[in-house]
Amino acid sequence: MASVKVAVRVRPMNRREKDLEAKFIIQMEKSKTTITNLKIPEGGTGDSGRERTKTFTYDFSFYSADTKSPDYVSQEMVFKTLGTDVVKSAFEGYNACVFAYGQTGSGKSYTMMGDSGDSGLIPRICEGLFSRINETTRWDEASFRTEVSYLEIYNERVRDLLRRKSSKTFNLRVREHPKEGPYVEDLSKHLVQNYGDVEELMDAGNINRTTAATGMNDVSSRSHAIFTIKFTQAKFDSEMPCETVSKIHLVDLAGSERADATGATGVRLKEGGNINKSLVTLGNVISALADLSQDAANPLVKKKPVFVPYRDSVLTWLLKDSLGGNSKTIMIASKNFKFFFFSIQCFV
Ligand SMILES: Nc1ncnc2c1ncn2[C@@H]1O[C@H](COP(=O)(O)OP(=O)(O)OP(=O)(O)O)[C@@H](O)[C@H]1O
Repeated sequence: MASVKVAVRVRPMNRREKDLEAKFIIQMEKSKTTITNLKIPEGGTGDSGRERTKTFTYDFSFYSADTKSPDYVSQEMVFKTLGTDVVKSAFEGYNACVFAYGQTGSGKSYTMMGDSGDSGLIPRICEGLFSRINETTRWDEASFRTEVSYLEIYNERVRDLLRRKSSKTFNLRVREHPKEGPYVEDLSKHLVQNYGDVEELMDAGNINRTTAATGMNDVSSRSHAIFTIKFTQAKFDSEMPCETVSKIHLVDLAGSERADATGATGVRLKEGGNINKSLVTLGNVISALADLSQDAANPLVKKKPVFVPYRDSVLTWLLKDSLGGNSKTIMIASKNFKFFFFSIQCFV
């Protein structure tokens, strides 16, 4: 698995979009996604020479807008394309991180968690992990310890979604261990033995997540949620005992909405400000990391110092180890229908 992969997914039209008579403006072919700006006439150009269509190439373009289409990409296909690699990487000792990024209502939570009838990447990755653990332990090749934690970052504050009633759950502190990197002080960690244990925790955490109705989604997640699996393998390598620890962060980011599009005011507007601030920091961190990797690829070019602003948001600080270093990262950008042109956000 390459160290960073980017996928984009388009969901079916919802009632609101149908009522607004929204037009379908996205075409997908293999890894290419084309967006049409309907404001620009066919054969013409828009302001400052903008073209009517723009094509972007990603590692994967998932067409999930119409279940009847032969190109339809199901939850299972998304897992087979992206999730199986995450499981494989964890067994190979890599950290892995999957982000879902997109505007509110574009399908991030559906891709990550899914719904009751059709589970998303997080449950499928956990199931895949346990089915491989069961296979390996059957042959006595290794022993495993799996721990789960689940938190949300709401208005730049960390909250434990798997709280025990007696413990402190709000406003937990992020600290940095000299060897193990950033961590959340007092975050509860739960030892799990099988997929059923994980499912129980996931359901409990999802109930605790901060959601609200916005102008664009009736059940909008107002926080970034990070579901983390810490996976330790103990085995014998050339008759010597060894232990590998990998972390999988599965991140459902809060919606990257524009205030004018959602009509947000008051509390929702403040939330939106904090959400967008941390998403901008995420973009800045990724672009600084891209500059660093370009510098590394061109050793003869004079390097300017690159500062990676991990500490500018709680999200990037906590995921520091998963954004750079020994980690495989997947970014899934979700798209919703629009009847005007908008730019695709791409993190490579
Ligand atoms: N691929 C899909 N197929 C079918 N329905 C989908 C798909 N993606 C999203 N939906 C539906 O669209 C609605 C909005 O999706 P979802 O809640 O996942 O958006 P979101 O991006 O997480 O929004 P927010 O940032 O506001 O939490 C939900 O009702 C969901 O079931």
